[in-house]
This record gives sequence, C-alpha cells and structure tokens, in this order.
Amino acid sequence: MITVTAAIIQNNGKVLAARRGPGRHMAGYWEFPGGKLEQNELPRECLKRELREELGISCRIDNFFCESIYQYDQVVIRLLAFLVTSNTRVCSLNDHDKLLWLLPHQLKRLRWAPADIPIMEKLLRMHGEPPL
Ligand SMILES: Nc1nc2c([nH]c(=O)n2[C@H]2C[C@H](O)[C@@H](COP(=O)(O)OP(=O)(O)OP(=O)(O)O)O2)c(=O)[nH]1
Ligand SMILES: [Mg+2]
Repeated sequence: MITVTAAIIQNNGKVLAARRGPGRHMAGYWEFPGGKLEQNELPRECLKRELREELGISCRIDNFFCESIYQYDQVVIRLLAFLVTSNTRVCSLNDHDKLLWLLPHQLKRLRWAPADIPIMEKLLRMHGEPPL
C-alpha cells in the first residue's frame, strides 16, 4: 500500500482541480495535487513539499479532511486529504497539464481518479451540494 497526500486547496471559495499530465499513472484524470509520502516524512511535510514541487506555491495546511483507500489494478493507494488555504491562484504546471479553480458544485463535471470520489462526495456534502 502506498500512502499519498492530497490537497483540497481553497482560495476565495474556489477549489483547485488538477489534471494528471500525459505518461503518468492515471494520466488525464483529475486529482487533488500531492504525492507519495517519503521515508521519515510526516504527511503535512510531504504535502508542503509536493505543492512546492508541483505547483510552485507555499500553502497553509489546515485540517485533515479524510482518508480514501482504493485498489487500482497494480497498487493500493491510501490517499490522505487535507484542507489547504492558498493566498494565490497563480500556480505553475510542473506535473499537470491543466489546472482549474472551480466552485464546489462545478467539480462534479470532471473525470476524477476513482480514489478521489469519496473525497469529492464529502466535499459536496460539506457545501450542501447534491452527491455525484
Ligand atoms: N496526488 C494525488 N495522487 C492521487 C490522487 N488520486 C489518486 O488516485 N492518486 C494516485 C495517482 C498515483 O498512482 C498515486 C501517487 O500520486 P502521485 O503520482 O501524485 O505521486 P508523486 O507526486 O509522488 O509522483 P512521482 O514522484 O511518483 O512521479 O496516487 C489525488 O487526488 N492526488
Ligand atoms: Mg503528485
């Protein structure tokens, strides 16, 4: 099982969705930015590092949001999602081929990685939106 951190990045009511770039596992699927936990790293440290590497931003990591465990064909992913506040919407595209800042109800129309579906559902519930 691989532990992966993921950031629900919020800026003035909008949430950042990122599309995984070509040539990677789950390319073309939308995700919450983040990545694999390294040895001797705490989840929050991992997320800070990943957001710096992937998006070039420095964020405030707020509360832990939820865990989602999903069995892909070759690997089991344990996603740890955190709420994150960003003071900018300007991000670089180092790992992704598209970024969108969307209102919670607009996130529904994207094709999310399967491991993200429970996270999305919880986010929609939190905002009083109907489920997927
Ligand atoms: N970051 C992230 N990964 C996700 C999400 N949903 C999901 O299924 N994954 C899967 C895709 C990958 O198989 C796995 C690891 O994520 P990753 O590719 O971002 O890891 P990483 O940034 O450390 O990348 P790398 O160094 O291995 O290239 O988690 C999500 O919302 N965010
Ligand atoms: Mg990543």
